[in-house]
Amino acid sequence: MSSDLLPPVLLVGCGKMGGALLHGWLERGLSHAVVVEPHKLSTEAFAHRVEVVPDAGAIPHAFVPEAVVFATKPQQAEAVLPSYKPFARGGALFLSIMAGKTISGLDAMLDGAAVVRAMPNTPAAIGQGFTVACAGRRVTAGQRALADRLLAATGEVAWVEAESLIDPVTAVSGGGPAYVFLLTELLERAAAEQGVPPDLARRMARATVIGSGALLGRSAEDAAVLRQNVTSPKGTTERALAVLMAERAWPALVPEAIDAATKRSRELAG
Ligand SMILES: NC(=O)C1=CN([C@@H]2O[C@H](COP(=O)(O)OP(=O)(O)OC[C@H]3O[C@@H](n4cnc5c(N)ncnc54)[C@H](O)[C@@H]3O)[C@@H](O)[C@H]2O)C=CC1
Ligand SMILES: O=C(O)[C@@H]1CCC=N1
Repeated sequence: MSSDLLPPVLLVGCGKMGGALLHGWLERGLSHAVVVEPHKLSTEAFAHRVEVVPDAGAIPHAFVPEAVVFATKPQQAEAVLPSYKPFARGGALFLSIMAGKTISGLDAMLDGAAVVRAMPNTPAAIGQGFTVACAGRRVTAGQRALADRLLAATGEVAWVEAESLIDPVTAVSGGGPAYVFLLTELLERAAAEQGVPPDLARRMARATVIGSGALLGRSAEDAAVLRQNVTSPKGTTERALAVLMAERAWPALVPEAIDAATKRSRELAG
């Protein structure tokens, strides 16, 4: 077995985000994974590359994961987590990606285990994710390095000391892909409303978002400069931006949306 492979992982919940992480790990090279997932996996390819079991009781006794990753809904945490307490005895790290669920709350459900709370996003599936993580006080340097390795296998990772930052992180980078996809949908719809044939509207909207993201990724310029580069004085973009950047439009709506999501993350703690 190559030492480059990621260590054995037990993934609890393989829906959209758990599936995205698993996809990223498999692409990167994973030694062994067991997935606890009561429903049929949406991506058939996984089923041939990992061991899927319907509940904690069906995990093979010989399987010793180095990390147990919780990717079920936050509302299910209390019902699901306690079954995994025994893995703490083997020194496993518990890594939660559940929105809102605090380290102290997770600690209580797991009887004081080593917990890392992280907030990834779905581009993790193609190695282009962004995760912000926070380590609980029982996490050893080795366990933190393991969490970093797993998360870095799916994209960029940042660590914060203040756990409270994970709530706005959830709102911005956790949910962020949804806002970009919404913009894509709206551009496509607006183009079609202007008479652009639906196929072309779809291609145009997608290519514009993909190309802009790639340009942003390769450029050292601020986003504001890249925006200004498109905006000719007295031109067409200027007219559109006058609508979008009006006081009550995006400059008010984006912070309001992020505030609503941040508050929801805090509510989910309870
Ligand atoms: N979807 C996203 O972009 C992101 C989601 N998250 C977090 O990831 C978690 C999962 O979210 P999604 O993947 O969107 O939801 P999802 O509903 O797609 O996935 C949850 C999965 O858990 C499974 N499940 C239900 N009961 C279970 C049990 N007892 N044991 C094991 N698995 C069980 C479900 O069958 C489902 O496949 C949430 O806590 C969410 O806050 C975090 C970052 C981004
Ligand atoms: O919407 C949610 O609650 C999760 C957390 C961030 C993205 N999806």
